[in-house]
Amino acid sequence: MTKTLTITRPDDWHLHLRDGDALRTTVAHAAAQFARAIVMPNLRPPVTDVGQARAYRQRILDVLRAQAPHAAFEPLMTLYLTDRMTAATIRAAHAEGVVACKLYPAGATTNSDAGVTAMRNIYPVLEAMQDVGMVLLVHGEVTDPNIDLFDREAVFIDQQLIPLRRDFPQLKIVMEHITTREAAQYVADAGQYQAATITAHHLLYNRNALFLGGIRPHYYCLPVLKREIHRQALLQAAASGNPRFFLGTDSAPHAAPLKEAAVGCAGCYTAAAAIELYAEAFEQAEALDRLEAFAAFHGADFYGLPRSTATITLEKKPWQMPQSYPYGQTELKPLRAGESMAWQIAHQS
Ligand SMILES: NC(=O)N[C@@H](CC(=O)O)C(=O)O
Ligand SMILES: [Zn+2]
Ligand SMILES: [Zn+2]
Repeated sequence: MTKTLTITRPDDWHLHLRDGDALRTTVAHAAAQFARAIVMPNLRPPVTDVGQARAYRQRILDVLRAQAPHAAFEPLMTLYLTDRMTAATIRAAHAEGVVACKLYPAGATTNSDAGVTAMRNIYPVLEAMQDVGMVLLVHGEVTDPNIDLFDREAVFIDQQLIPLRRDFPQLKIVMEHITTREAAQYVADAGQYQAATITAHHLLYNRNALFLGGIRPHYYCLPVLKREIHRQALLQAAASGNPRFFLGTDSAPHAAPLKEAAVGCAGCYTAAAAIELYAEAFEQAEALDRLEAFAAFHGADFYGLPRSTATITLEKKPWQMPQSYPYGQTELKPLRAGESMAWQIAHQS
């Protein structure tokens, strides 16, 4: 008998869809898995105002309609915070249905050069967000080159997040793609307005994966994979049932030649089989019964959105991840390319 698991259709609370031709690949994958996704705004140029967010959402929906006219996937839009963001834009965005804003410390990650250079610069904006109940999403790493790369998340918590939380006690903050025991601990202790997303790759891999038999660019993302003790802490947090931890793939596609390069881009592509990877992680933690809440309830509850009502069924049946997917004029290599996967989404009969 094949083992099966039926759960409420999950949501992805941190996803990169990119733009243009890339959408044909990324939107199809996301819509096959998720009811909704928080769409990251780190395009070039970044999505910094309501008009851009509205136009980007329409481009996503146009691709979706062309591919799958009846698909029920809903992109949830976000704005990219810069030093020049205004409280007026926040209020306009909120009125338009933008649910969150993303804080990239300038220089911290892919397309973050237009990001915020000092937290003080956006205090009026954060005040407005707290006021209207908009969620602040944070790439939580310091950018100081003197801080060891593996310590940048933990230092960010001490230097930036703790003071921010003190100054905005009721601002909903999601610490994105947490990678350390320190972050899991901080979030668990920080009260009802603080949450975190956890990726599938940080639940399944430690930093050894980056160097297995040679350098492996498709396992390189930011924040970078950490030691096994941190992976264990993340698994424990995800499987704990604590509603302030939820699913965010951070699926971040880059054309294969840009990753397989002397200076390779950061980002792992997992959206083609994300829930299958999470199922593997939760099975490893002996917590498959907690996957549904992590994947479909906690995020919606934190954002104050209704839970989705559709379901998906997963089957424990091995299959092989494709070597690559078409991606505009080039190709995209998913995490696990060519390797075995334990779970699959059952096709509706
Ligand atoms: N996670 C990554 O390594 N990369 C993301 C940016 C981000 O989420 O930090 C990307 O946009 O490529
Ligand atoms: Zn990030
Ligand atoms: Zn991301």
